[in-house]
Amino acid sequence: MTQYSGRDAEIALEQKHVDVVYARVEQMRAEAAAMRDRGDELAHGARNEAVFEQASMLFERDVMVRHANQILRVLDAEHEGLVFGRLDSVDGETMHVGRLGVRDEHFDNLVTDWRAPAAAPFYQATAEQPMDVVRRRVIRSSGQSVVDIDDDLLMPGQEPPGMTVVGDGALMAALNRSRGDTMRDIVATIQKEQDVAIRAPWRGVTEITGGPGTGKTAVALHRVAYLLYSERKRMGGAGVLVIGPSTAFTSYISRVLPSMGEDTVELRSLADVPDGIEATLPDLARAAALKGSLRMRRLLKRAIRAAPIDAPKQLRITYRGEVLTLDARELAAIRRAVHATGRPPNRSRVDAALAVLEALWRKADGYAVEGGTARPDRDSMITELGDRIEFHRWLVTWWLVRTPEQVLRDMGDRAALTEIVGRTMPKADVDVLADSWARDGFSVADVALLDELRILLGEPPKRRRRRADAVDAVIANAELRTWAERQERPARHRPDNYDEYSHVVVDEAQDLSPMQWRMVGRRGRYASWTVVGDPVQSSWPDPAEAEAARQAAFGPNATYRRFTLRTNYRNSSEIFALAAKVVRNVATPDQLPDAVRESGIEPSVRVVAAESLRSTVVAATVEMLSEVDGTVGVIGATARTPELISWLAEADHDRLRVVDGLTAKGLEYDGVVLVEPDELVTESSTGPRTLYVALTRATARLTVLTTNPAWPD
Ligand SMILES: Nc1ncnc2c1ncn2[C@@H]1O[C@H](COP(=O)(O)OP(=O)(O)OP(=O)(O)O)[C@@H](O)[C@H]1O
Repeated sequence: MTQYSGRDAEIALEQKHVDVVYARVEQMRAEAAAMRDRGDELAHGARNEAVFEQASMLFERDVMVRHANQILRVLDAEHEGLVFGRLDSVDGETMHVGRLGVRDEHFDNLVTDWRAPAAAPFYQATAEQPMDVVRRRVIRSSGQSVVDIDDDLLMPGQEPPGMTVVGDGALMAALNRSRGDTMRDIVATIQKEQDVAIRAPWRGVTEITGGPGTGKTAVALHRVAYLLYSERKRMGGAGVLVIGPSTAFTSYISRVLPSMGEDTVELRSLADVPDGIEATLPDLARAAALKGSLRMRRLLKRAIRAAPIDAPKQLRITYRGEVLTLDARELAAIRRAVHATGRPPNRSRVDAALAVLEALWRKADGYAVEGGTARPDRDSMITELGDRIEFHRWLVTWWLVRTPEQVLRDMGDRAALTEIVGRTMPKADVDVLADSWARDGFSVADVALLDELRILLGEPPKRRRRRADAVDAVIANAELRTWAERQERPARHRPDNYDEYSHVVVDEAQDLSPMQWRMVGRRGRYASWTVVGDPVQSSWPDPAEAEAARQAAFGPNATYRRFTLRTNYRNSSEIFALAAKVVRNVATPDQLPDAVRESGIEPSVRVVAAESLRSTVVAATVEMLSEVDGTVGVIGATARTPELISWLAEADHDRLRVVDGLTAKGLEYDGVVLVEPDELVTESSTGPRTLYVALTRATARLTVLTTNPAWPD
């Protein structure tokens, strides 16, 4: 008969197995170190002697060292235990599931990697389809100590005599735990609908949609770990790139992959996708909308073809006693003709020089014909003038080799921008753009434009590399001595603007502007994709244009597979009910997830007099900090956040974060204090969606402070 008790005895039993696993891992650690030392000897020997046998031993060592390194990384990372699950099947077999596979010295499995096909029933078995699993056990540890277990009986009545079943829901226990500054992995409690998306084949485009808190980010990251496991060769070398909306977000998710032993994945925020650009300034909603739209492509093309602001308006040069002049109109025609070749301007200076010299020769030739004097020889004239230092000086200012930053700066000049734009844009928009580009610094939306300009302008001709740089590069490479090390740490040694990733993940994909899709698409020209998002949370005003740009980024032949996640694991059902109200006009019912966790705590909506807003915000924040153990987010409109930060300076607390609705994307807090929700709505054309984002950040408690007595109706 099943015993629904004996928790302590079962914990002790699991502890025994966990002890065996850790002892084995220690042994492997020592073996790996010895192997690495021996391998070093071999590596040095092999360089001189080129013995094949040694090469094959090196390879073996590589494989072993890589596995050992991965184990060590998992041990070093913060997580809740190497072994987290166990399956008992109907035929009496048992299997432990963990972050990594570990075998004993006889090659028998002590732990099966959660990503291995054999471990799939841990996530996929249900009471309806038990896949021969009688009991599924989640083992919760703290360090190397088992602290709790939780069982599901999937084939009631078929369990062997004496099988003990304990616990009351590992998932609910995981969801009710308080949140810290970084996201945790969910390996122990991945749900079936999530598992299917995680294990989907690597090819093509995998799109995962779902409402807030449905685990899209968690699933995307676990999918990366899965792909690195199942397709390590394909994925590992060329690299995997994960793109999130902000650095707050990338730092929030930064610990999930290392906790599964994967630390080679590049996490970048949208502002950091291109190398070497720093975005420090915000944009007005109108400026961001303009800068993100595909219209910018045309504008930037016109900008790189326009004469640089300080370009000389004429050329005067003396040849054999005759003064030759090219005026502004003639120079503009030459500039147009050179651009018409389609070569990037930074690569066209020689063409430009030749075109100008040709024009000068033609002029001199015309004068000679008119005056009946000897006609100049074309080639010698071009060579002589082209060698003159004064011509060279003139040329480098007339045909400037420009950086993307310089071009965008030049567009901050209203008159210059007006000329570039012509009649393609209303004056009010030109003013908005010119004002924003006249500032000292760039915004996130500018980053995609700078990346576009990088391509349009072309690489400037290369200066010869300093010898010291070349030597450094060789040394850096030599330091990564083994194949395994080179596979594992390519990120640091990739060239700037590397574009050969094998897989690219885009999180919060609903927010990418068309220009950002172009920037991201450039990095994934040879990649397969995982794209996660929720259209209802979109803050991009023109979804149709973004969709077209998104498809273009994936390429014309992309194949798609789509998954929808439907359960909201973050919010209590009480909190989500309020959030669902504010998007009722912009979302269809099937776009809203089910929040299954009832907490019995209703969100608190408080109407406040404007003059007491400050004191109420401070009091509500202090109250929230005392009510929850984890993080507290105070969220307001972008324009209000500086004020909120100053108000809350006195409530300074290491669990407190003050953010605007856009920065809150993808993040979560145990408690949220939302200030003046109407301001989030009026701040941009997609305001209701931003408010929905803000309202869906809280796991446990939500307080809304508003001066509008009718809110939310
Ligand atoms: N199977 C699971 N087991 C335990 N926790 C889970 C599970 N699935 C999701 N969660 C938790 O639910 C929360 C929300 O997950 P996540 O942030 O991935 O959702 P999301 O769909 O990306 O949300 P949003 O659209 O709001 O950014 C996280 O704390 C995550 O760890």
